[in-house]
Amino acid sequence: MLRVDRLVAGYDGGIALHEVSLEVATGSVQALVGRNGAGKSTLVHAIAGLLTPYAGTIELDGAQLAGLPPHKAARAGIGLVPQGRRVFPRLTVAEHLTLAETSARGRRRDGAWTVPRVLDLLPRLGERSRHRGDQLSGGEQQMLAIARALLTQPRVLLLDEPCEGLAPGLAARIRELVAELAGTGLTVLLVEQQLHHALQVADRVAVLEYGRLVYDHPADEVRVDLAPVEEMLSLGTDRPAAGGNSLSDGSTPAAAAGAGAEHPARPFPRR
Ligand SMILES: Nc1ncnc2c1ncn2[C@@H]1O[C@H](COP(=O)(O)OP(=O)(O)OP(=O)(O)O)[C@@H](O)[C@H]1O
Repeated sequence: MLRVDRLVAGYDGGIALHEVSLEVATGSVQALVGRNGAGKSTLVHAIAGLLTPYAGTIELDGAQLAGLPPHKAARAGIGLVPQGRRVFPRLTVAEHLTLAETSARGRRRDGAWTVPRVLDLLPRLGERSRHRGDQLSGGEQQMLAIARALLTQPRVLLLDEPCEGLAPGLAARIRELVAELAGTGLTVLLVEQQLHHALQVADRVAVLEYGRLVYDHPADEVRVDLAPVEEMLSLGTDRPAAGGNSLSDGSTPAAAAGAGAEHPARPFPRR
């Protein structure tokens, strides 16, 4: 269980997350949606140790993570697939995988991810093993970013908009992959812009609005009635939170995320 409790975080003294609390059950997929600037990446970064929170706790199976540096958060079981993939342009696929495997040496447990197991899951990476990061398509880069995170032997995978900029077919494959990974017992926090995409894979859906967690319900409830969440995500329905020292002041026009799903999406079957 990943448990975030009353987390306050931000930048240069400004607050981007206001007492956010969230519990993600082991082996489940928690979708996190919200408009641009709502604080989704900030929450992911705080969990991954890239940002030291001002207050609050982050707990994984009883171990405290808040304030740990990234390598210690990784050692504790947090795997990050960052927004934008962040693959190294000059390193080959094989070099990325070796580097990730080496960095996690000593962290092996039963059933640990190995390069052959990762390539079995993502055979395209095997075909492209001698290609450099900058020679890969967006979808291949995303698969590499996921493979790299798996090789750090995570118990929790944080995926920050993994389908951003991908063609629909590839994006669907990535969501299928997320469902497969959760089926192996991995806990997933999935940041998604599109509600109907999140619903293809999520067990629960949480909404961040101006740095506050304003909604957290089973995905099945959302599938039955999308309107409440769509309303939270749509333009012009909300306003800056009163008081506080929010960076998320809503001054920038934000794209509506998630609105417009014609049919409630169906979840992928779990293996
Ligand atoms: N490095 C930073 N320095 C200062 N402010 C930042 C920084 N990163 C994010 N912010 C601010 O913190 C708030 C939350 O941003 P964050 O990136 O977490 O939102 P998000 O929900 O992930 O948005 P998006 O969907 O656009 O990625 C915003 O007001 C943003 O401008």
